[in-house]
Amino acid sequence: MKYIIVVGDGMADYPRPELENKTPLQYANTPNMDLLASRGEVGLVKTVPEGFAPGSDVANLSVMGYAPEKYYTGRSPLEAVSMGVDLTDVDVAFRCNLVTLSGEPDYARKQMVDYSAGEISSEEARELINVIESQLGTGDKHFYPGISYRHLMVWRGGPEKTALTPPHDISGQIVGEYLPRGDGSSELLEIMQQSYAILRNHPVNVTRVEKGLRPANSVWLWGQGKRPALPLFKDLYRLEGAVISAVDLIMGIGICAGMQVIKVPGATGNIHTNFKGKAQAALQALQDGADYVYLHVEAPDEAGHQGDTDIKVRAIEEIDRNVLGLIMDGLAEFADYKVMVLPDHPTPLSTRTHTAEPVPFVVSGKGSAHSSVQAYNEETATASGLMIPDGPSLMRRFING
Ligand SMILES: O=C(O)[C@@H](CO)OP(=O)(O)O
Repeated sequence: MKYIIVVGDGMADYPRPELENKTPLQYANTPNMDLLASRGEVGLVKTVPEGFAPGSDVANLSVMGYAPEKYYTGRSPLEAVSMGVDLTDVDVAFRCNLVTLSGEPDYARKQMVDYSAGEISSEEARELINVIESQLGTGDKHFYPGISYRHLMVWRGGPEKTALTPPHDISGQIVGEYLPRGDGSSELLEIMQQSYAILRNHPVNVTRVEKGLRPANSVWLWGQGKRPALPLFKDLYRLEGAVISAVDLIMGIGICAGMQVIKVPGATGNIHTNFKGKAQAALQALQDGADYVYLHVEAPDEAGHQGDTDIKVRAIEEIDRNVLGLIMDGLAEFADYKVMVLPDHPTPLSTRTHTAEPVPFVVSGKGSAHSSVQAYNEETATASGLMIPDGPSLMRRFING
């Protein structure tokens, strides 16, 4: 038996006036998701436990079968694992975004213009993070370049409980109310402020501005935590699994879970990603002996954060045609299989950030129940009346029947 889960990060949403009052999932042309729904079971699953912020870290842990209440230690340490940075017991890892802030002289009065610094390239970002390391790195604090705008700071003996805000939660807002608070906050703020002075006129940014691109003029620290420890996926669920994603968060969870991490050329974490390549890599992994693949696509989430309806609809259609379509064709060569499609959390276009509402899922394949619906979306999933209380319960139901 082979299992594939396709996650469209942040795919769930609310009805939109510009989409004939439909959600992007309802509006998009998704014949493959709808075919799965007509043959299988749809329902809702709660991926964000009470009391947790609806981050992709929490929600993906849950969907991957790991109760956040038990295993969550923060987002950045999971990314550190994927980046190959070993954390000791006393290290605290912080997500270090490269962001675009507006030009007001007082840091607190600046606006969060872009949490992604115009989706800066990894090459440009590496140069900037290396400068930050050379000027702000110390014996106990180090900066490591990652992918695009997503980087890492490790602080030996650093604070874990500081109140820090994800920059994608405050797009367009004045940052003053969202600066670090509590334990260690003055040092963290100092780093952010100093980074602005260092990065503002860096040649990489001068060139970006000349090209009409957004400068990566500050680092923004958030998502901190200590080294995670997850039981192996095969010990929990008796399957050899593989993970496919463009982002370090998901690859980090995969590594911690002892799953194979497959890197796909051209996987970018946005709408320009290699959708077909991900599907082909998933099928290849199953042919090569994996029992289970977790295939994650970041593009709809990015479109949600950017408030871009057209790109969100396009991302969903790409997932349907170029990921799911290929997977459904390829799975036909296996005797028995099961497919699930779902988002980790909603990233509504109206809020431009995540919400904690339950998300729609569809499961089809050997042994799946039948919901007798013709489409996969928020409305059909709600109407089904099926509510799974958490990700691990859904994983057990998916695997065991
Ligand atoms: O990686 C990130 O910084 C965020 C925003 O893109 O991702 P997500 O919304 O999936 O948490």
